[in-house]
Amino acid sequence: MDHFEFRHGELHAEDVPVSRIAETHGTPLYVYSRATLERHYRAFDEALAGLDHLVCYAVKANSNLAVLQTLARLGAGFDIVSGGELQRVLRAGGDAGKVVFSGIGKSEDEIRLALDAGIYCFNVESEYELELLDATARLMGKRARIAFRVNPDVDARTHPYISTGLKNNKFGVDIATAEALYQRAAEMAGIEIIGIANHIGSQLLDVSPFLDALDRVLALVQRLAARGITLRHLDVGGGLGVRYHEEKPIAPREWATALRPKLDSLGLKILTEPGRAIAGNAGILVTRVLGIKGNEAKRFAIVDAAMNDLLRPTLYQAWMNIVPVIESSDSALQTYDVVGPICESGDWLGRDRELAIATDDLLAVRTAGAYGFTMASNYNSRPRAAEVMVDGSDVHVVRARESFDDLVRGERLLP
Ligand SMILES: Cc1ncc(COP(=O)(O)O)c(C=O)c1O
Ligand SMILES: N[C@@H](CCCC[NH3+])C(=O)O
Repeated sequence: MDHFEFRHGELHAEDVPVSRIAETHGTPLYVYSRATLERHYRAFDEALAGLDHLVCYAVKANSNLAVLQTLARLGAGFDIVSGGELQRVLRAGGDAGKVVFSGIGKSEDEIRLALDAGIYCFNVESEYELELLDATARLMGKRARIAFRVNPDVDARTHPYISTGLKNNKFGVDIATAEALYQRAAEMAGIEIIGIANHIGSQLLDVSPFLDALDRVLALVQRLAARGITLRHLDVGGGLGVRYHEEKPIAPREWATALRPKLDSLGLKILTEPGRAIAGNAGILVTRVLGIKGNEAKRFAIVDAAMNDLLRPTLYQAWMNIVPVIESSDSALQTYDVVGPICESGDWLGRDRELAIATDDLLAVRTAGAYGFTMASNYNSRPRAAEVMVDGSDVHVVRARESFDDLVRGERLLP
């Protein structure tokens, strides 16, 4: 469910016609809906009601300050993977005491920043990280609260680039060696063990991998208890999919109903780290058709958004829905490859799409709120798009479009 709907043949973001937003703020443009973000956060929060729990939004999905601020105001926690993401959470008014820090390559600087801020928990992903964390915390006269992110070796049945819980993925500590690591951690002066975490992948469409992973993690929790290592929380990760095309995503309530029989009587606080399921449908990318050209084999709609604005289609061969912002009957329905201006044949947003469009028309790529702007780059020296947040009938610019000057800022010519 989202708040981008067609009314009178025109796509609206909440109460505002998207064409009006594009006329005012230009394209390419990311448009977010505050109401959708709030609805999706609440769906997770309510699905876990009655359990001591914390929904830690995965910042990597969409790290715009206004997005984080919206969620922080609802009491969200945050799952971060870098010092930069921590900075964003703090800047947006997020509570460091509700932050978990995942990631396989945390630097000493990032660890210091997080210890200084007093984050809730480090999700430790290797033995060397444990040692670095212990040493850094002791030097700072602190104790780092940790959970190990274990890799349960479960097939999440998703795109290989976004599967994270298999033995051949780089993430987490091998579940078979985790017990010994917990034992080591228990003996470290700079470490306080508080939890256990797992996250098996993204865009999951089936609950069974979640359940398989949970069973393996719970067996480990019991083995740890038998060694006298008791935990305060269990972090079940994120990964719930969204509907881009014909997928049938699992609703947070359905997911929670499946997991809760295993969680309800554990006596542990339950953390979850959803990203895409909160932000995905809360955003669209609006782009304008610059021109149309073709040959006997292909017809191309060249648009002003490109793979630097939205990488998912070319990186994962992801199908993302592309719709005209105004449904027009003037143009004939034709098959197009929707491509951007970048000098790469892989620069496409959609291939073989049936669209009734003409030059200057506006198109919207739907479900672009997650892993859209956060994966944008300046490739081909293209300024990154602006981002706006719609709130009812208000439109707030929450990140200005980059200028050509912005592109060379910080660079220096040789003397
Ligand atoms: C550790 C961790 N937590 C949470 C997420 C969020 O995943 P998603 O956006 O699929 O919910 C990811 C990304 O897959 C992740 O790596
Ligand atoms: N960027 C990916 C998801 C990455 C998940 C991060 N662990 C996507 O767009 O689908």
